[in-house]
Amino acid sequence: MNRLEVKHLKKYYTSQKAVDDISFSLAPGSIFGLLGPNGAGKTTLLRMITGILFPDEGEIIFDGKKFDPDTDIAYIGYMPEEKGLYKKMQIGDQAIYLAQLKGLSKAAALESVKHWFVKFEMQSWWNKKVEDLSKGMQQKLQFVTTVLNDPKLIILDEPFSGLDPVNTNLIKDEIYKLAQNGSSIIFSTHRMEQVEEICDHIILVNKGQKILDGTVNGVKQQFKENMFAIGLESIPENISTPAFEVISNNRDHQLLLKIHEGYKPNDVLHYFLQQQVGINSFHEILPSLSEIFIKLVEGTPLTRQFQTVTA
Ligand SMILES: Nc1ncnc2c1ncn2[C@@H]1O[C@H](COP(=O)(O)OP(=O)(O)OP(=O)(O)O)[C@@H](O)[C@H]1O
Repeated sequence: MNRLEVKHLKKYYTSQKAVDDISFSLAPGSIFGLLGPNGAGKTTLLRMITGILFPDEGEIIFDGKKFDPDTDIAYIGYMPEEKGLYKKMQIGDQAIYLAQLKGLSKAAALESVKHWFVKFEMQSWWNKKVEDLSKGMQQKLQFVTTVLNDPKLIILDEPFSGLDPVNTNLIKDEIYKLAQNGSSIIFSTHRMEQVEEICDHIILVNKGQKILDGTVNGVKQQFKENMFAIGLESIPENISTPAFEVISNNRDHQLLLKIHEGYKPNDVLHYFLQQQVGINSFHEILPSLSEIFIKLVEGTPLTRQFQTVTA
């Protein structure tokens, strides 16, 4: 059974189709990347999944049942991009309060907060106020308050913004552990290299519509362009063959090749062996998610506007 199913979701503002018929599903334990350019509709979509906004049309199924924000919100952890912590409240009390809001008893909330504060070495923050923390420290606290009640669905909007590499790794490792324990994670970011590293599945949204849906590897395979890198002992002066073309000649005797339609990687190896050139390495170059993203969304207008009818 899927953890979440989003079916034909729509949210229209006066002049914008912010979310325009989006469907996808999310399995338990999956780390799911929600990608899209600025204004694509990601935040609007996440706000519907977290019960902050009601959809105009469509359906959300959470754990096999129609999503009920009043009760299901206790099983969802949402870390929005704009942080929602009380600046003046003491950090320990605030974390306990937020855990209780998610349905934990006072004792369970205290136990969970202590567990996470020890794990993330935050014990000395207990009596401080949020306004006394740096941006990165606030980000770390926000992550902890998002996962305190062990949610089934965790939604993280730019969770690493402002974090140093050590704290980024700390949170990354926790995301993997939470997923291994069955939580489903939706991860929204503009940092494509983080998506490649962390997510198993992605959807790409543009102008309110889903334009790509698949596993990270599946999407890369779908957009591959028969590019290969080959390391040679020496580069022959003239390379002429119908099997491939040389795209670039990198340092360290590495060539980037594009194999032509109808030819195979073996034809490349065969060519250089025939030329009696030693081959040190040979591997396929798949496009990065960043390249795929740019290819699909570049040049498209920022938002999907209603057509204005002129008399
Ligand atoms: N309350 C609102 N009223 C009217 N239009 C809105 C409202 N909120 C968002 N929009 C519009 O809906 C579209 C989608 O916005 P949304 O915030 O969901 O995009 P996003 O993908 O989260 O963008 P970003 O990556 O910049 O955060 C945009 O065109 C935005 O201007």
